[in-house]
Amino acid sequence: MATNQAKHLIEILTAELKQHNYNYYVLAQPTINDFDFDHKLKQLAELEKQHPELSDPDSPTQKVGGEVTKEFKTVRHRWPMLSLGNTYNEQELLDFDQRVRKAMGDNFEYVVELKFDGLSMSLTYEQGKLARAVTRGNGVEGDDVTTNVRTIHTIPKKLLPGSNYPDLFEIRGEVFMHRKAFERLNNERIEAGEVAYANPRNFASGTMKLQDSAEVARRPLDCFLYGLYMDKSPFKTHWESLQAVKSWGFQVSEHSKLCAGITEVLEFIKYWDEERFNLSFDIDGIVLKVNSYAQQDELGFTAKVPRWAISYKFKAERVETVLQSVAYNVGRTGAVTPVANLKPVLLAGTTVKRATLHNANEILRLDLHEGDSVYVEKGGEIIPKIISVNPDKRVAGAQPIAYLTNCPVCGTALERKEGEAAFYCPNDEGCPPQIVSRMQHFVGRRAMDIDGLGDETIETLYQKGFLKHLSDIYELHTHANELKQMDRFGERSIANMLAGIEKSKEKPFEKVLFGLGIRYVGETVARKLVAHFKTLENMQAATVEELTAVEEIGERIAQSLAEYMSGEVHRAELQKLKAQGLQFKAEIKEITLASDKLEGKTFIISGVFEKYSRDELKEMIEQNGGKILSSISAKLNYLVAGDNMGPAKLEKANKLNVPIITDEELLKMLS
Ligand SMILES: NC(=O)c1ccc[n+]([C@@H]2O[C@H](COP(=O)([O-])OP(=O)(O)OC[C@H]3O[C@@H](n4cnc5c(N)ncnc54)[C@H](O)[C@@H]3O)[C@@H](O)[C@H]2O)c1
Ligand SMILES: [Zn+2]
Repeated sequence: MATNQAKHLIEILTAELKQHNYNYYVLAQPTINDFDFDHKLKQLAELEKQHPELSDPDSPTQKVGGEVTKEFKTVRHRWPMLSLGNTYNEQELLDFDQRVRKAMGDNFEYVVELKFDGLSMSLTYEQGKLARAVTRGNGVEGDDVTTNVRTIHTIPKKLLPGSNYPDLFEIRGEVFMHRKAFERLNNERIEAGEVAYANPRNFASGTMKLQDSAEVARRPLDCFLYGLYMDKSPFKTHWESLQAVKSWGFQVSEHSKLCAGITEVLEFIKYWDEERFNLSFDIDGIVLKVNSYAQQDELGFTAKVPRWAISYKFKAERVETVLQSVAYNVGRTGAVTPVANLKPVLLAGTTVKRATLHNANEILRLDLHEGDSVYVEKGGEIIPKIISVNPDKRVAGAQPIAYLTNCPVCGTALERKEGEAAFYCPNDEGCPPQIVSRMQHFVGRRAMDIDGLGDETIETLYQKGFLKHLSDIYELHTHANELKQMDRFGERSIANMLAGIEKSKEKPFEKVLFGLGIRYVGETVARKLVAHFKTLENMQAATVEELTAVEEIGERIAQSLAEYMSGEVHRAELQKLKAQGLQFKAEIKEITLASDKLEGKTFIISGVFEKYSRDELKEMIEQNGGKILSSISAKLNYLVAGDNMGPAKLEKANKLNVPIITDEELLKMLS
């Protein structure tokens, strides 16, 4: 290829790969799959090899793909955090083994490990205590996410006493989310109308970037450790160090294995290629590492990867089958989601009959036609995805799949909001699946948690005309005699249900608010809103601007809430629920032992705190007679500072000599 042609191609590939790196590492929302990404990267490496005159130290082939962000403190790694070379077939692995053999002779061992699909984390321990947790970032510098990492239960904050750990060391591992947790949390997001994550890796990675560690704590993450770094290690091999860190209290995967040679490695791969589906978390391959530290040192590194380790990546299993029809579900918020019904086919050990299509855009992207032959893959989700269509097998004259224009249940014309992917059935007060699932949501465990009123009962009571609005639930007691006539209810179960309903009136305002099922108002948002506004009346009176001023409430949530609160049917319904005795006022929390201890003192709260949200701290201060100011001035008495506070604020406070205190010091002032 001529140099100018190669140059052009290199530029295109570079720009494209940089964008994909950004989507993957920074946004945690990649737009192509790993296999295709790696293929492009190899293409670029090949071109650069043929044209060394065009080599660029800034090329994606030369650098770790991530970045540091502005939201966290940047920390330089003591030992660079590199990537791993990857292979997709046995031959490339044998080539790697040959290279090692050439340099080392025949006398070496491998450790093989699962390649956990999450994000890598560097943990530093000082005197047995977790001092710092830093992301890989660009490999040289990363984000200080210590507060977030502290919420992970399996990462020890303190090591086992007497376990002989060194005074200072760094340990690296992979932070990830179990598939079950992913599905539960992702479904909550979908229900609340938030953007769903494609797989557990993206969810874990997106979670680590949050500023609110209380929210991080609500999303269960886990971590396996796989690499010890220290000056003058007392260990001679990687394997030895893994056994040692286990005894200090770290979680090390039980599936790592010491192998005498490449044959055993290949057996390990073959085993896990199938067995991986039985794990509770995703792995995307296996990693093999030369065991001896001395040999690792001898082999060394390239700019981007160690020469003593490599990964073998599993290809996502893909099958071809036929699209039989597209069905549409109407959810609680009226969102209509298309689902593909497929000719049943075996994929990764299970029979697949359906695949998600997400929304109308996805149908367009696939250019899906009736009876198309489609490629289906299983990613992190249990429900598989259609990756693409096989155009060669399209039936002549097949019609493109036309999206519904009307609700498949109630017939109302569907609507789509500007900038949103989903179509909605706007008939929220009359569309049966919306009414039923809204009520099921309301009585569900995470909202009003009403015993004795399950999903099926709701369905039946709706069919029989007893339930249409949420407030009807609290009128059921007036129908007790009629209910007894229905054959599915016994006297005991009715009494049980009515008692459960009565008891639910004690549920706090935030549960009620979440239970209403307002679009985008999930559990966290409900909690924040209640902490800020305290009463339903305040919330109803708030303008969109006032709503967006609340911590973590964006335009989209504010619009949706304001719209809900101004709806006439909703207002009447809320009035009824209030009259029926439900809670629409914030509870006074126990920690806020109201006093006048802070009388006359002024405060500003900034940064993120491990135990409290800013609103909670604000409440504590106000409950004890203190006042919150809006900007730093010489009049300010205290700046309560958490992690990741803006440097400008800090500088100003220092300049004006304002005392800077921690949340703990604030609590001491109250005790
Ligand atoms: N689809 C996209 O848009 C896109 C974009 C960028 C990168 N990627 C993918 O990401 C990968 C490159 O990313 P990378 O640089 O993070 O490398 P990598 O994921 O291929 O390998 C390195 C990482 O593996 C992890 N790891 C898991 N288990 C391990 C173990 N037992 N021992 C050591 N490390 C372990 C570590 O986090 C380490 O940083 C490629 O496979 C690429 O396909 C995809
Ligand atoms: Zn409808």
